Amino acid sequence: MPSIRAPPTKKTTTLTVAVKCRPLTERERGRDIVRVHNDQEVVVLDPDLSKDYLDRIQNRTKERRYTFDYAFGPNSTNLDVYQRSIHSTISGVVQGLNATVFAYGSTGSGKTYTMVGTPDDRGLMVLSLNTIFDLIEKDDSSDEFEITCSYLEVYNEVIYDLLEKSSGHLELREDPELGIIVAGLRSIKVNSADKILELLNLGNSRRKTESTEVNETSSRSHAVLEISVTRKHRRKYSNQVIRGKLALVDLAGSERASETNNAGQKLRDGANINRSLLALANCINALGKQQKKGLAYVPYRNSKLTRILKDGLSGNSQTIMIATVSPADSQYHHTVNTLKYADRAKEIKTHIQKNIGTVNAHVSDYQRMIESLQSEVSRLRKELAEKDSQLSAKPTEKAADDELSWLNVLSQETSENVQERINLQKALFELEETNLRNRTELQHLDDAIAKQQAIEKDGAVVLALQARRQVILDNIRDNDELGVSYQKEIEANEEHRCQLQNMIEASIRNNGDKTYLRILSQYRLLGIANTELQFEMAMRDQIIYNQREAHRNLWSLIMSLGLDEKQVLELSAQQGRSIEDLTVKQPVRVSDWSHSPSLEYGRYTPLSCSPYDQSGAGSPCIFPQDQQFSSRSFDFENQKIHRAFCQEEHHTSSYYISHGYSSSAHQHWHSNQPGTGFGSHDQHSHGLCYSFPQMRSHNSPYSESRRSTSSLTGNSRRRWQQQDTWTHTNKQEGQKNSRAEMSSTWDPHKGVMVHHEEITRGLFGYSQVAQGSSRLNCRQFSPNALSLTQQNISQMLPSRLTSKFQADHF
Ligand SMILES: Nc1ncnc2c1ncn2[C@@H]1O[C@H](COP(=O)(O)OP(=O)(O)OP(=O)(O)O)[C@@H](O)[C@H]1O
Repeated sequence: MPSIRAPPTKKTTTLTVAVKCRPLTERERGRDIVRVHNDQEVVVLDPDLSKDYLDRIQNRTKERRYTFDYAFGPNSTNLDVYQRSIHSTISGVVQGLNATVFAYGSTGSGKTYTMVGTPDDRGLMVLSLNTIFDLIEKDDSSDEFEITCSYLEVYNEVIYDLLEKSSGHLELREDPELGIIVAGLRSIKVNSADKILELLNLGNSRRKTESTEVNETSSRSHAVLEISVTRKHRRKYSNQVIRGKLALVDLAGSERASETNNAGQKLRDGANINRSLLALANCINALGKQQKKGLAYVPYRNSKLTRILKDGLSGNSQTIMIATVSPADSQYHHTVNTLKYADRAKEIKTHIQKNIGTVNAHVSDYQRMIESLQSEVSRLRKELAEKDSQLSAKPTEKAADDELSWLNVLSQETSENVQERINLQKALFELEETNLRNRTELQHLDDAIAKQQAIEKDGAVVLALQARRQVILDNIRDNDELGVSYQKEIEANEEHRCQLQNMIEASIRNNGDKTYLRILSQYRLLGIANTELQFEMAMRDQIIYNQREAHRNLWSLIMSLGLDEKQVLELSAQQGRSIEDLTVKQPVRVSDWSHSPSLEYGRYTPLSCSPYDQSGAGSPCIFPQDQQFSSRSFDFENQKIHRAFCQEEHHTSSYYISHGYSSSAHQHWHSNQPGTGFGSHDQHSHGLCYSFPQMRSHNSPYSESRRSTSSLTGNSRRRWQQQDTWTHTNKQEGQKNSRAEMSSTWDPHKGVMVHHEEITRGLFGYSQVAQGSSRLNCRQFSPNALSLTQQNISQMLPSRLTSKFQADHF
């Protein structure tokens, strides 16, 4: 967007602060302690009712009093807030002024309610938009208006475009003319309030929300809706252009971990939210001080949020802060804290000036932008060249002292390289998971279309199903394309890794104190390998979790057919199969699996039938009576547990990541060799091989290939197939009623799981032999296994239930 130079006249103004206290919610059964007087004064009563008169006159009470520009009690609507405190500012946007409105308050205090609202009490975003369009409609000049809108969220310090279906990470750029801009953010031209509302709803549906202890739909991200209004004068001899900008911000809520009971990802989200809100609070503090004591450093750069809000906090903007509070006594500390910052924010000064330019300026602005972008490109090129020369500089030319710092640089780069690869693999993994779901839905849709066409060819239902099918197909295609680009990035990342490794080797070869350097580098690289391993473990846990979910669903299906546990047991007895009852005998937590003796070799061995179920209500295990059983049993927590083959076992034990990293790591750790960890592939067998797979000597033929099956042709495809056969001939094939054999191998070159599946006889007696490998992630087995088992369930059911089951689930 071209910038428009503003005229020199500036008007200094202070931040407008309005406080809004929401009503008590049903969850809060406490006392209401917030009072609003004279539309400006807010009193927070002492939550402790035991304080007496003496306490009060001796000022030992915790009661607090504040005065703001506006204050609204629990009976005020969003419209009241809008009309009194915001409406006039919004009119300025159509006249070329900038405005920022942001809601600030603790979690559950009513920020989203105020900004977005409900159909009955529309929020400030909606009301502001309506005003903008009303004013434009009523404008009787011949001026031409153009309105554009963008909507972003900052989640865990990453910016996403809420108007993009699957937005990537966006970056902030500092433009000398335009200030902070979000590179790549979509700005959509709109010509009606309805269109913006549609976009707003779409964006809101994509926003990250979670249910927390305090708020059922807590926003986990900060959302910024920006409306830009450009007005071109059409008068003769006038080529003036003015542009106003309105930013509407719904911040995520600050919270105390102890109050929300959050754990895992939610806790991490909370920590990030708190960090960025703290950064905002620090900026408010510094800006408040600046007005009182002269210049103070304002730490805008501490978070993406404060960088985005920079203009609204100190630049060219009329800014309104809506501080939202809860009236509940349990929220006393949050309320006082919010009001404290709101009180400081009153001191913040901004300046406002019209953004006026000419159409000529418009063109010259573009010119300036191009120039500034060109200079940025040349700066980046220069940096790149410097980096390249650093990387290609020969370590031999460096002094011995430099060698260490050179190694530091290299290990830092290696660590970044690994982090990048992990991120790429994560993204690829998620993408493939989405496509897996898409493909399953496609399969169901095809079945449904075929059935429906038999009843009514080209009827409305068939058309609707076909339309949905097209959407799914498009999604699959888009995701596949994206997947290919991720693959390419992974390959580039691998290449970079090889370069780094070669440089490390060269550096060590050319240095006198080789042993020391070797140990040092080895130590660092093992740290990196550890990070990788943690990622793989997380992935493996996810896979296992999904398999269990499928299993659990299966049991829900059986139960939903009206069969109780006893009936299931009887049916399985009729089929000549053993079945375990629903009561879990030995629940084992996922974390407990780390005690498994097999784990150090990279295998997961579940020790009971329902390891995931901590509640004690796990799934039963069924197996054919004529099935071969392993005689192995494990001593787990001093209890001998028989290793029964159950469906869960097929899904858990089979999905280990037998990538060989761990076994080689194991050997590495136990090896007495000083470690030629940086040697080349054919010289060295283990060492740091799981950080540097290209150094590894593999037993598995899969490691020989770096190409995906889809890219193989002719001989190479045959070779790949032979490799598959290799796996199978190494297993005992064709055993009637033997258990399912599935394994997945981590292909480090491709960053994908390679699967080997050999199911001869599994739960409910299903049979299938599937050979080959796949570069899809292992979750693709989940729907497969489910549908196979569905068939076999229906075979087991009495005829009266079979048709119902088939109608419901096929
Ligand atoms: N003025 C109001 N009138 C009625 N209910 C309200 C009002 N303000 C908020 N609420 C209710 O309070 C609850 C929390 O509100 P909301 O989700 O807006 O909080 P929040 O500050 O955005 O929370 P978070 O920061 O966790 O996203 C919701 O159930 C909402 O409907």
